[in-house]
Amino acid sequence: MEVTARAPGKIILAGEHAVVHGSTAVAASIDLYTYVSLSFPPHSDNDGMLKLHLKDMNLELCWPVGRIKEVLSEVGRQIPSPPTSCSPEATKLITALVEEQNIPEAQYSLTGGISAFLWLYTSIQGYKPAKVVITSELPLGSGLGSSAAICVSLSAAFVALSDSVNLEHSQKGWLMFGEDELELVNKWAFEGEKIIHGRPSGIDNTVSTYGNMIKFRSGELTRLKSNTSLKMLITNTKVGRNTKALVAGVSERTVRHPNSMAAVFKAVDSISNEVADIIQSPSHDERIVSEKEEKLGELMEMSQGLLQCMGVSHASIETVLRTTLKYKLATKLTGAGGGGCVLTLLPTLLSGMLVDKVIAELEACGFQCLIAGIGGKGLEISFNSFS
Ligand SMILES: Nc1ncnc2c1ncn2[C@@H]1O[C@H](COP(=O)(O)OP(=O)(O)OP(=O)(O)O)[C@@H](O)[C@H]1O
Ligand SMILES: C[C@@](O)(CCO)CC(=O)[O-]
Ligand SMILES: [Mg+2]
Repeated sequence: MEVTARAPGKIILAGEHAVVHGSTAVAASIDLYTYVSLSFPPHSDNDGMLKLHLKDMNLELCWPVGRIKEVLSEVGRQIPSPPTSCSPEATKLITALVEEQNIPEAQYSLTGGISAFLWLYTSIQGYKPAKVVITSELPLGSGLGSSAAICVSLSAAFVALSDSVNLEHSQKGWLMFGEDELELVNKWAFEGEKIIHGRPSGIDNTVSTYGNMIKFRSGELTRLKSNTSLKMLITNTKVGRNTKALVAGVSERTVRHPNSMAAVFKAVDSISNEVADIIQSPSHDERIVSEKEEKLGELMEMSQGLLQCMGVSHASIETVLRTTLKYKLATKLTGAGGGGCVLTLLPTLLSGMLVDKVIAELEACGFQCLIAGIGGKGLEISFNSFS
């Protein structure tokens, strides 16, 4: 028996960073996924190993489960356990297990994801030998929620084959979890995000789990009933960055300027609520659609200005802004910023020829453009009984 879970990436329309400090944010899933397959070896092949294959990176890791048990039993926890944070002590032990694998320096940024894997697997499945294979359509560390998508799909695969849920394994095709399982997976994924991000708000794992468009504030999810079909150009500046460091940088700025930053976060909160209202308002005819797009564009420009205030823009992002402004198009960064991906609103009436021109100009700067489907399904799982 094998299970595959797939979880989508996301874009943030308004509210990144401020959401970590209690403001409202609006996010939508995109149709690019991370896939995690989990299988247990048949008795005859049981070599007592936990294997992790990061296919895109051509990286295969392997631990004797006895070794993992020996190291992690020091933290003395209940297994399987309900969603629990990885304590600093457990983090140290997991880091040691990851370091034993001699990961090449060029792939060292993957250690966050690998640590999250070890914590989630051992907490949900215990010390059973297994094989886990991961592939992703998302660029890593680029603002499209790759860390959340891996945490959601890992948690889902582990939960799907755990004794705590009772699922019919003979069903074919992609299936959706029930509400209770979604909540459980989302909680586990949040614990994984903490290992990768340090201080996540929970918006990325929540939108990856539930899909569609959501409003999110202080851990509270509101599903938006979208009346607006949005088309966004996503430009990947290909400038690498790390969400943990950027989130920590905004917190440090908040400590230095508490009152000014509180005003910035309040402004972001208003913008996010306005964005959510516009998305949910009716779109009767072409004129109203254009008015809504104009307002959303303006709010995106305001968001970008405030993200600049928080210190998370980047020269590459400013280049995208300048380029799209020539075509009177609104642009903002998405996710943690500092490079990574940038969103440009493509109004419905914009001609295909003009879109091609903007893309050609951005790609001439060395960026990579894509148009993803927005607001689709969240987490899904699929069983494969080959043995
Ligand atoms: N497919 C994957 N395989 C292994 N590790 C992964 C994978 N996807 C994400 N990660 C882990 O997540 C890290 C990237 O997460 P990070 O939060 O910095 O960026 P992001 O999630 O892509 O962007 P944002 O948080 O701004 O949306 C990687 O460095 C790696 O540790
Ligand atoms: C930067 C941030 O707000 C969004 C990253 O996609 C971090 C978070 O909310 O966890
Ligand atoms: Mg992330």
